[in-house]
Amino acid sequence: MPPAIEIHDLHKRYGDVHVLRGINLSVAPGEGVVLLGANGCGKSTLLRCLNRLTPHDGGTIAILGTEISTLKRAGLRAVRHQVGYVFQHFNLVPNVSVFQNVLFGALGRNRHGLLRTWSAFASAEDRDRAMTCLERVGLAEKAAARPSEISGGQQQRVAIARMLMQAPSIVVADEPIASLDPKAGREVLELLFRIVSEEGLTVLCTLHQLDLAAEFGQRIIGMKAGRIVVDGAAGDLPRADLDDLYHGAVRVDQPAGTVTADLVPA
Ligand SMILES: Nc1ncnc2c1ncn2[C@@H]1O[C@H](COP(=O)(O)OP(=O)(O)OP(=O)(O)O)[C@@H](O)[C@H]1O
Repeated sequence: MPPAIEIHDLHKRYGDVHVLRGINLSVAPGEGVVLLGANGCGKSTLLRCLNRLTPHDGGTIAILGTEISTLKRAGLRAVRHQVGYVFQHFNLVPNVSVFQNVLFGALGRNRHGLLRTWSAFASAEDRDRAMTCLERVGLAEKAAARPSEISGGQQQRVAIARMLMQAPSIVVADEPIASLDPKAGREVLELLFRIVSEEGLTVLCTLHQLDLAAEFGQRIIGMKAGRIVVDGAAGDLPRADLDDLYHGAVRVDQPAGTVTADLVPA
């Protein structure tokens, strides 16, 4: 079986800012990886390159053995179907129900696109699946609610149900608990990592809490100024190596020689 994610010498620039500076990374199917790094070190850019939401400038990215740089529309759609995203701000559609938001997860799978993901036109199978996904995240009773009528933690659980509906092989979670209080954040992480483990999915999740990274990640990858500088089993990495990710020249848009205020998260 090919690696879930295989990256060689990846580079990305925004104008003069060299954001990704030669990333090499291989993630095995089923691996649970937490990505750490200070604000502005390039984490989100790396995650967005994985399905060409952001096109890269150099190097290669293979998703489940498929090199994505040269894919045409149908091939790219197939890869995007394999990679489910969970975002910091949930990205739910505000004016429709929670149930409808979960149904939208089937968008990439339906030949008839958007129309067949509207509740009134969806197949009985998709409607049943959407309800099962909501049950998996403990929110079946909120199916008819609008996103604004439920808490932030519940909204993120809906986003996880939508991701489940998509049925991806790889889950990319970009600071999924950054908008939540500590209790809701922990509950969301427990749910996300439990579901990922039950489904045998690969996960790449950015966090800012070192303790949670060590608790939930099997493997921790640390980035600093556009490069991977830490990579190891969660239990084996010295705390000092993780703390160091937040000290000194961490940002990619920082002129050489300047030093940011040290920022060590909890
Ligand atoms: N679309 C864009 N256009 C121009 N510059 C961008 C764009 N996206 C990101 N950048 C810049 O790239 C650099 C890295 O940003 P990125 O969001 O990847 O970092 P990050 O580690 O995810 O930070 P954070 O934790 O704050 O989200 C920053 O200087 C940012 O301003």
